Amino acid sequence: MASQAAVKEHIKTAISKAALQYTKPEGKVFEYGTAGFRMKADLLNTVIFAVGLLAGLRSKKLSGQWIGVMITASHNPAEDNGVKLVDPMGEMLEGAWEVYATKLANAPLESIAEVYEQLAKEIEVDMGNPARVVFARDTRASGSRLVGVLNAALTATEVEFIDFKYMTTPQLHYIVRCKNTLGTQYEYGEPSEQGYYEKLATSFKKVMRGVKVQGSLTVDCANGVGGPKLRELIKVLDAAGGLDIKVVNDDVINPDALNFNCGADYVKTKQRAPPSSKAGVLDRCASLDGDADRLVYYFVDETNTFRLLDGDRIATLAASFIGYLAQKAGISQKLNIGVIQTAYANGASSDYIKNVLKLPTEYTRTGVKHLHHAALRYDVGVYFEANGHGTVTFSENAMKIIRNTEPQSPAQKQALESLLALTELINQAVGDALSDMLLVEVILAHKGWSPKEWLGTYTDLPSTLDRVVVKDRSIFKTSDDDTILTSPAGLQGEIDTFMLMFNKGRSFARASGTEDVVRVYAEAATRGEAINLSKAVTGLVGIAGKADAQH
Ligand SMILES: CC(=O)N[C@H]1[C@@H](OP(=O)(O)O)O[C@H](CO)[C@@H](O)[C@@H]1O
Ligand SMILES: [Mg+2]
Repeated sequence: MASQAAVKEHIKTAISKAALQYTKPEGKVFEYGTAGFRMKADLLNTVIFAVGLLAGLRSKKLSGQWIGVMITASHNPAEDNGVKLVDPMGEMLEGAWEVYATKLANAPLESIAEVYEQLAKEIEVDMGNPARVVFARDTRASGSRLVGVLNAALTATEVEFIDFKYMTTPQLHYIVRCKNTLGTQYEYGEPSEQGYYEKLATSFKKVMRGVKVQGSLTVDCANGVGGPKLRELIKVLDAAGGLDIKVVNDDVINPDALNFNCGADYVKTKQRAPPSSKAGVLDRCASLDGDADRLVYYFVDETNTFRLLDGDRIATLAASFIGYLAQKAGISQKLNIGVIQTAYANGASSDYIKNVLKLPTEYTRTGVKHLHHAALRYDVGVYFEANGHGTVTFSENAMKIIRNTEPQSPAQKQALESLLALTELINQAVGDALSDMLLVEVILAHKGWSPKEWLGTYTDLPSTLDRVVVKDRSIFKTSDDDTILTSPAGLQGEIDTFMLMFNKGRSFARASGTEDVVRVYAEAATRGEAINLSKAVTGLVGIAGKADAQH
């Protein structure tokens, strides 16, 4: 092992001095969860400070590669905030480091410099390496204070950093990947916000060759950072041939408006359009979440019924289109395409993937990092959570095949070019609502579909998603795919008995990784049955958790 420079004394002094400006909330234990740290914004100072320290260590450990820090609480209420780290290829922080993040965040401020030093030794970080960090935040009012804290940690540890101000989460992931691939054969793009828009617009124009988007798209931006960023994207898209987009819910001035009665999470969980929606019958609508990494579509049909096109629908649409292009390009035998879902995927979507698209499906635990890793095992990995968070990954092998296949006809040539442009349009680093939105628009234009035809591909089983407040959610432990409770003992058997009582009944309970609740999912052949199954299972969970079930 190479000799490692130690933490310098003056850095330790600077860390202690900077840390002591803040106060640790009493009795609070922090944990780096599915989506980083997330909580009421006024509790976050010391957590952000710890994350700043860790970001520098992570960069040093990886020989000075750029690491990202995103300050956001996504779809949570406006008074919350949070922070997550981004690894060099724009992926989520490596699992083992989540433990270090948790350790530093819980260290007493008086000894944080020592804990930092011990950690650097334990992880074998060469402190002589450079450290580089980029960061950004969403539009939450608490963001500027938290950026100040992050700045203090990075300054104390002499880390080189760039503040990208307001960005969507996927934009920051894009920047990180661009920064680390600049000048290499894997160059991902120009590491700037403008570079991001131009990459999207250029590839969009290429895939749109010969087809036209029908009608307009109304995009609800959850009154978050996606609003101003979508407006910037539209400017660049206009120059590239355009798309008729109506931006709504883009109020980033009123601090309470964020995610309030709007946004992707609201639409998905309430299964309704935002109350402010003025969309007419069959109008194409979409909603982003607070940091613009989730996307759902919807419309109102001729009978005035709300129709949701969620992450499962985007996954099936994308998989079918890529499969079609691969066939047209004559490379379908060489590419293995897989679709990754979680247990929250509607059963009808999984049946459609297996029986109609004839593609392999795989299930992982909840949380996009699990889906992302599984997707990387395929040449083309399509992954989406039902809530609209996901993307498509292309392996190096897939890129080689797409690039190196010699077309034998103009149609084959065009299919290969379209596939190549798709690999650029899709943000392969992470699920990205703006990129996913362009992907959906492209596919609908190619198929000549309105949302009605898209909905017609299969019929969702009616489903419900409920939350149960329990005394201690940690007693609810599940199997690897989230669907079977291994603890409390006996509970799964009771759930199974109820499932059998309903036609196409499927239900499971798991402890949330982001909220202090147990989630209960249920689906069945009819809405009434799904609701009754959910009532039965929430009741069982409530009794097991010695708390009342809450809807
Ligand atoms: C049912 C559901 O939508 N769960 C969400 C939610 O996780 P929970 O662990 O269920 O709280 O937040 C995660 C982070 O955003 C997201 O990855 C996940 O899909
Ligand atoms: Mg989000």
